[in-house]
Amino acid sequence: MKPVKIGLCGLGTVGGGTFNVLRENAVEIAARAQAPLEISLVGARRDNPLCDLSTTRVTRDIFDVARDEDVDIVVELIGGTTVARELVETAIRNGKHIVTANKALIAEHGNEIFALAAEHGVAVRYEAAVAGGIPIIKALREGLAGNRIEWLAGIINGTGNFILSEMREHGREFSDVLAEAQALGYAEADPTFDVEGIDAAHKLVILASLAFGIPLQFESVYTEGITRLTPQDMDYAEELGYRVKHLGVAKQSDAGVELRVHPTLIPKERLLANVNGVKNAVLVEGSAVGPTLYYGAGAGAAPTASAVVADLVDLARDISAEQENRVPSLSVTDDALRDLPIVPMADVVTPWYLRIEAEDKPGVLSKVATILSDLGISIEAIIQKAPPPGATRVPVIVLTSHAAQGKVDEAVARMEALDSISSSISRIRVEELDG
Ligand SMILES: NC(=O)c1ccc[n+]([C@@H]2O[C@H](COP(=O)([O-])OP(=O)(O)OC[C@H]3O[C@@H](n4cnc5c(N)ncnc54)[C@H](O)[C@@H]3O)[C@@H](O)[C@H]2O)c1
Ligand SMILES: N[C@@H](CCO)C(=O)O
Ligand code: NA
Repeated sequence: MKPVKIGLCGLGTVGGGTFNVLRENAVEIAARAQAPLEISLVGARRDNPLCDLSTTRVTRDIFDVARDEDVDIVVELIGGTTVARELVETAIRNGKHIVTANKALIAEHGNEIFALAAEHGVAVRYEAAVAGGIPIIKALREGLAGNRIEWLAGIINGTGNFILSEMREHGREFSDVLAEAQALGYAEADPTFDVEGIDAAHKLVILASLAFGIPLQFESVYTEGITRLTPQDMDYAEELGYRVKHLGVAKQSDAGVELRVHPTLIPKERLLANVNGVKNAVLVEGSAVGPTLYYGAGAGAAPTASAVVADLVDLARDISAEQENRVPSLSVTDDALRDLPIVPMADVVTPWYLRIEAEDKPGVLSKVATILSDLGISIEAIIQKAPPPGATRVPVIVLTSHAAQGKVDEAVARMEALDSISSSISRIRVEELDG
């Protein structure tokens, strides 16, 4: 059997993991790919002590890989959107197929990259870009192809979920857990991408495109990270029967598509509420199948390599097929993509958790209730805590029924304008996730 020749660019966490998984599982991989997958050339700034490169050709210039005559598939694992984009486009122009783990690149430049690949008759695969080792791209693109996807909701950033889990379970400091996630190779080169929700937004936009057949539109995602969550809010949520998780949510309705990434209260008994550490999970509601859940490691060397190698096996099988006989990059061909409106956040309806710091005197609760009821927002639950020692204000926690964000914004502005209420009401959306 003629080997399929791979050019590996980047030998960091994921590149090193991919190199080793290809070596360690070579027999199984060759049987499945119906050809040996041979690492023909590695492009890396420096060697990785975890990889034995003694029998491998290595170049310090990754563009050598994109142009190498011997290479069939270029694997881009350097990250970022500038050099990585140039590398991928150069490789495509040289007739190479592409495998990448780079969600920023696909989310921000995927439309152009897929078009260029189609023009040159090559394929681009990116399973590792979303939810690490979980085969969620393949599930949406192929396994669920018979469904209209109604909505999906996922914990899609391993670093953020690791931080929230450690804070809740062990009372650890945010910065301390983030440093550990970086040391373990989970975090992005710029970890603000993880904690400010940007990485999750990159992933959500990819999932939404596959689910709804719409072009990639990263700029349309509402993005909120986990940096403003407080241990108090996590504790009060628990008391009310919820857990705080950072979710990416995409929903399709008559009004259009909701694309949003933010912290969320989830009922404690839901499976997603119990996904901890670096694990990711994506819940997908299909019209025919109902809810399905995909769970596994969302980051790390070997789990991410598992997804990169799966793409390589798929491509090895597909390599001799004509472009039109391959699975399209975004599940449907370009001309079948739909132009659906994005629902403005002011119109997005969810229940809300509000933490209001109020003066401990009569009449304040009734003012809160009046403001909410004037705007047609009902109260599902309300708890008033004892004031912390020495504090002049008491936390009042309100759970509302379903309310549009625009109404809640107005209610919060009216409450914050009162002298008896402090000017920073904490608010978190609630997702019941009853699929
Ligand atoms: N770490 C994870 O768990 C994980 C999971 C899924 C996806 N990803 C994605 O995989 C990609 C790689 O992430 P990583 O965690 O392996 O990063 P990393 O920093 O560990 O590795 C990147 C490597 O690329 C090399 N590199 C960068 N620019 C280069 C250049 N111009 N020439 C040669 N080498 C260059 C760096 O020296 C480094 O060794 C990113 O797109 C990331 O978003 C990472
Ligand atoms: N930094 C990412 C890597 C996986 O995409 C995460 O923590 O989820
Ligand atoms: Na994946």
